[in-house]
Amino acid sequence: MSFTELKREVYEANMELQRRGLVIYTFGNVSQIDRDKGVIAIKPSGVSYDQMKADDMVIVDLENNIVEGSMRPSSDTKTHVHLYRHFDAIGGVTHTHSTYATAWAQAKQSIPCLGTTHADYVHGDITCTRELTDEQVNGDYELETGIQITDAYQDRDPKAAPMVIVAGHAPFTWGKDAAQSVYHAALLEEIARMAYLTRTLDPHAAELKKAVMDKHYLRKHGKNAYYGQSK
Ligand SMILES: O=C(CO)[C@@H](O)[C@@H](O)COP(=O)(O)O
Repeated sequence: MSFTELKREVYEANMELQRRGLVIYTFGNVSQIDRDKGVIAIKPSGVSYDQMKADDMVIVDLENNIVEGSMRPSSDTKTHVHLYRHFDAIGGVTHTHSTYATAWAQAKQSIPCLGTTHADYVHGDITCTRELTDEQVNGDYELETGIQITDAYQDRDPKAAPMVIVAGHAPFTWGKDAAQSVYHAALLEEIARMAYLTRTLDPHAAELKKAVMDKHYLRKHGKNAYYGQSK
């Protein structure tokens, strides 16, 4: 894929964030990797969606060096790059501050699997990461944010839960490409909203029975399904 094509796909995915109501102003960012070329394209930092053009996307290598682009890449670039380096099956990453997912992150609570809507897309809870120490915040903060996420996946397949909420911060999602990572961001927001409403109606609402969770997840993502089928 040429840089022009990569930038176009990443631009379209970023614009979909706005169309889906997942971001306002300059919130959020989407990227996509070209593993053959060893580069990612990512939204420029601080640019509003209304003014952004496909050519504004910034191409960065996996050492976080700018390869092509006249603007600064997103301030979250090191987090994206860390995820690509650790999750070798992913092709796209999305970061938003969508309201309900961010509310769970600010409450520092994982989102429990309360129903089949959640189980259709995520096997198990949507994990809230640990918090960063002051040293980590004052150190390489964006890299530490990536490590926060990958630490939460030490015993977990990132395909089985393509979304996470970072304690005190907001969600990150991923997928086979930028478009699918945005799709997962939209799903996360809806699942987070349902879980919030459920626990508001009944603070003791129980998690879905494991057999039902397995049934729903595996019939879409099991042996006879494939990653990305849901889109
Ligand atoms: O996480 C945050 C802010 O908390 C950032 O994603 C948000 O400000 C967007 O930053 P960029 O414009 O991508 O540098």
